[in-house]
Amino acid sequence: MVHSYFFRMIFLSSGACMVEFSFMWLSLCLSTPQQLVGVVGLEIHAQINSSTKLFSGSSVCFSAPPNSLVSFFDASLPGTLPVLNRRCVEAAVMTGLALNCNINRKSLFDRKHYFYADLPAGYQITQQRQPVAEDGTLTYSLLEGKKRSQVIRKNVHIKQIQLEQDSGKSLHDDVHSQTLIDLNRAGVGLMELVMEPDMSCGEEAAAAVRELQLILQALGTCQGNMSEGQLRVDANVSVHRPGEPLGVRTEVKNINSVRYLARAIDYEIQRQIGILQRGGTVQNETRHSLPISLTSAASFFRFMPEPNLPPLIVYEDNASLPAGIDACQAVVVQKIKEGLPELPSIKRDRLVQTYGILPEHSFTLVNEDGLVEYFEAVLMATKKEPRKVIGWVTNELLGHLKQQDLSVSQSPISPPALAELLELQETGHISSSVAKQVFQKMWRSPGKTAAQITQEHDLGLVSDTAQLHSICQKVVDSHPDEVGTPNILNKLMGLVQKETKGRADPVLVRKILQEKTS
Ligand SMILES: Nc1ncnc2c1ncn2[C@@H]1O[C@H](COP(=O)(O)OP(=O)(O)OP(=O)(O)O)[C@@H](O)[C@H]1O
Ligand SMILES: [Mg+2]
Ligand SMILES: [Mg+2]
Repeated sequence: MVHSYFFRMIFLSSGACMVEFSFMWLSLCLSTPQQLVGVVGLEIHAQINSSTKLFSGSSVCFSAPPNSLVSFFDASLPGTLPVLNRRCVEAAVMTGLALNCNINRKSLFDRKHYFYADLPAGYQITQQRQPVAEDGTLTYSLLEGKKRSQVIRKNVHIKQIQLEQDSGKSLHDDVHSQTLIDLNRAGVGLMELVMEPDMSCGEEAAAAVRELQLILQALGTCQGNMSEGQLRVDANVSVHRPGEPLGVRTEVKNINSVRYLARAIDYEIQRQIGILQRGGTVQNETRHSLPISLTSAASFFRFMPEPNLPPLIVYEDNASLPAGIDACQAVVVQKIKEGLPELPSIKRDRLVQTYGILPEHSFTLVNEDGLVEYFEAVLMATKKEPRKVIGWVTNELLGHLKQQDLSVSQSPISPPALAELLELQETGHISSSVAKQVFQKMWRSPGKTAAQITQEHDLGLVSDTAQLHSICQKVVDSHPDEVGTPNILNKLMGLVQKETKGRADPVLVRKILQEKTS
């Protein structure tokens, strides 16, 4: 008997890996010629962003009640036939184009057999012989150096992108010795991206997956939420000495956080190095938390052509459509190419070139959904230089957002409101330290403008010469011994600012203090 069960998994967050990995795993990415080094190849299952499944009209929704989104075809009732979802094909073609793949004008569907309760047909429809896209490249970057300002670009080859169905979900209830099945996910469209073993450590794999995640999100072909299983990674890991043939690989399946991916790979590399150094041999095995261990030998799966689906044909352009085929019903590569959005790497380069910001800032901007748009909206409303605005966006704003676990769209300070604050500083109405105080107060009282807060709390710049003269005199008089010592000016300036709570006009104060101490 099949029981229904809904199981919401809790996984580690997948955020901002670019910032976190560089140093921790750097040592594993480097080697001398005789050392054993890691070799990593990833298979990535990306859930296609479509409202319906790959071969049926059932809806796709992560949090629906168990077994509420299951058509007769999804449950493999006899006599039901697959109907290919054009949206899913378009998504795979678009992803292939963004990753510089060759798009096969004709691709084929196959059955891959395995027996498991969450796969009621006993086989999965996939593309083993001729996938929709092949032979592409993913370019990703590592940030290195003390200030993480050195951008190292790397490539990983994409062997193929294939369309396939997802399985259902099984949950093993040990207490009652039963398996609970939810078929809501059964038949959801996936793109499996198979990468060549071009990476060498967890940090590289994590950076590649993060870049892919950003690309898929920019394309809109996959939402890329790893904690909801929309992006699942199988990591194939081996070790060898450079120049020698690749070693035996093990596979860590179904990894659903970028952070865990890096850790799992580096742990596995170290484990294999340990085995070889002790004189042992690495076994070809699957190391994962799933209850079964599938062998990856192709013969095990008894692949066969899917008899219920004709070859999948895509067309180069409208001119190549055969007579009688409606352009709206066909997948036309040229049309998809024209609709490709700006990809993250292009966006970063544009930000660096247009605004003169540092590469590491362009990574921070692009990593955070909506932050580029926020930054550009602030720039539209202020005359302040982009290089001065960037720190406010990546430090003040992002810092506050992260602290409260908010997204950019939830920021209590809108781009025009921040621009107004920066204008007050730029035009000399408030000092830079006061600007930070005003920012905090704006954060806490949304709706209040920077000017209102400055006025209410009397934070305007003090530039009254007589008033500043008397404050400076007081400060100089209270430090008679130090006048004439090196760096005294900076110290006295600090004391004047303390006296005025950061409101004194720094240019005037410096001038007055110079006169008084010379
Ligand atoms: N020696 C190796 N070390 C590390 N990775 C490897 C090595 N050889 C192959 N790989 C990687 O293993 C993966 C093989 O994936 P592929 O989909 O072709 O087959 P599979 O793992 O046998 O099948 P399945 O899709 O059922 O998991 C690729 O990502 C490839 O880069
Ligand atoms: Mg595979
Ligand atoms: Mg595999």
